[in-house]
Amino acid sequence: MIYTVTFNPALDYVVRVTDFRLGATNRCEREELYCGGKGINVSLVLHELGIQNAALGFIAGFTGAALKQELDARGITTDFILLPRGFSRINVKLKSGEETEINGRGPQIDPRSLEALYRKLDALRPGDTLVLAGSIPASLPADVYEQILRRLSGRELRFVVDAAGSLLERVLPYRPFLIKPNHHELGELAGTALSPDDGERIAQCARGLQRRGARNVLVSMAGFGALLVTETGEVLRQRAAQGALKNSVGAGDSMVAGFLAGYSEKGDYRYALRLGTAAGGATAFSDGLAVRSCIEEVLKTL
Ligand SMILES: Nc1ncnc2c1ncn2[C@@H]1O[C@H](COP(=O)(O)OP(=O)(O)OP(=O)(O)O)[C@@H](O)[C@H]1O
Ligand SMILES: O=P(O)(O)OC[C@@]1(O)O[C@H](CO)[C@@H](O)[C@@H]1O
Repeated sequence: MIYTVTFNPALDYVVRVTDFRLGATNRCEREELYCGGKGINVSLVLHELGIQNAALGFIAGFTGAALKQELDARGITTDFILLPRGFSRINVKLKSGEETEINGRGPQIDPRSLEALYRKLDALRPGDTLVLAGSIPASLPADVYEQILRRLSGRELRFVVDAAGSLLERVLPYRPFLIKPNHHELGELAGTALSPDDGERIAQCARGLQRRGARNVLVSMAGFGALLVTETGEVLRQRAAQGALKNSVGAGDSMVAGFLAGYSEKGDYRYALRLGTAAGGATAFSDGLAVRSCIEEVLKTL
């Protein structure tokens, strides 16, 4: 069973404005509202690909209730903790030529609610996969992902972490099965700027994270594809799918879901990388997260 954890779920409010003007009243051409937050996106795409999973995390207020209601309606299994105060954030995604994002801070997670999550995670069984994805609210310590992995280490769980900076860095000693930095995040960790056309340096930096504990390092590079350094030492490269970019929000999460679905289907890293790339591309070419038929169509082109 796969469990995703989203500490800071969101409603993603996507607005399209032709000529956005700062300081003026802008009217949008289109607006959409999606369930969001990285772990929730992973759950949605896994579900789309027919992989059973449950979405865990924290919700609050009427926005949190709306999130849960929508996820229930879409058949996603959820087991959220309802926070006593505040509201789940609304993240604004402004599309006007370029994409601009304003991500909310999110509600405070009190110690008792955090402990409630830990108790749910204690019930995971050997062979289960735990996906920790996205940022954490400012009220939490930066070592919270590390605390979770430390608590659960030795339990034969498969850890997947999609986060940036020290949140990611601190989990490396706990041997995560998969981490998925994009090339900018990888560069930040390695203390150097990385360009997608410098495959050799990207592979070197990914190997550096393996030396620090990660088992498989999947480096995504948006329209430039992806590179996977496997635990067996192989370096696999995959070009991106070709298509018109509509939306990059959730492409990385779709890639994580596609990779996990592909790996659970065939136990083969090359196929997992292809399905991950197809899912990431399919979301980039869709208005929201990709649907299964689109992922399958894109997969045929890779
Ligand atoms: N413009 C694009 N064209 C084709 N494929 C894309 C495009 N953008 C993203 N993808 C696919 O999705 C994968 C993940 O994208 P990206 O590297 O942007 O992840 P990310 O930075 O984690 O994104 P996000 O945080 O927005 O979810 C890429 O490796 C690629 O396969
Ligand atoms: O603020 P975080 O947790 O880093 O990112 C949150 C977020 O931008 O990530 C998802 C796309 O990956 C969106 O659904 C969501 O709004």
